[in-house]
Amino acid sequence: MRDDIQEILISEEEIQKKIDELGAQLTEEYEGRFPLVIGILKGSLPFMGDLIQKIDTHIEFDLMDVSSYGNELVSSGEVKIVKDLNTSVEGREVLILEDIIDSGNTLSYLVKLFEYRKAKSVKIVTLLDKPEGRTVDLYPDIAGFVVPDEFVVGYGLDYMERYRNLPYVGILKPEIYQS
Ligand SMILES: O=P(O)(O)OC[C@H]1O[C@H](OP(=O)(O)OP(=O)(O)O)[C@H](O)[C@@H]1O
Ligand SMILES: Nc1nc2[nH]cnc2c(=O)[nH]1
Repeated sequence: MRDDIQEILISEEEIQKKIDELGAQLTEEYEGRFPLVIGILKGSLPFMGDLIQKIDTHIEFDLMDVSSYGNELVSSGEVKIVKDLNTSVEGREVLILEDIIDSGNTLSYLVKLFEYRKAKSVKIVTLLDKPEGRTVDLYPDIAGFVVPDEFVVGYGLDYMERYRNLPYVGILKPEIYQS
């Protein structure tokens, strides 16, 4: 699988160090507030799994599955709810966990949805931010790493459902997209 990768952008060690830092920051910020931490499937699963263990205060977590890319490299712009939350966000301090913000369509949709559902507050933590991809005005509250305008894979991020299980983030060799 490593043969398919042209360049490792963020190593496993760098990701884990960042998660330790984010965990400490969120512990301080949410101490005593019992936030509802919402992981956006499928991409955020590894990030969420690692990060919640580093938040050293009570949290509740839930998962929502939304998709706007299908098997494409560019967002369709239409966000589909594949699986909704089991928990009501009304009156809750919501913390959305994402693997990447690119066009901003997914998060922009979710922030509006949770506000409409009367969340008390909505904050966004993303592992990766790709500001050059943005087509809507959307800024994360916390971003782990800024990435260039390239299609990245690994640590939750896929190409045709592959590569999500890589422990690092990298750029695929162009021949993988072309074949
Ligand atoms: O800022 P955007 O352009 O909206 O892109 C970000 C979204 O794209 C990816 O999800 P995708 O729709 O590919 O679903 P997946 O997580 O199941 O792979 C990623 O996990 C984010 O949710
Ligand atoms: N795998 C992957 N999914 C994305 N969704 C939005 N941007 C990206 C990206 O760069 N890589």
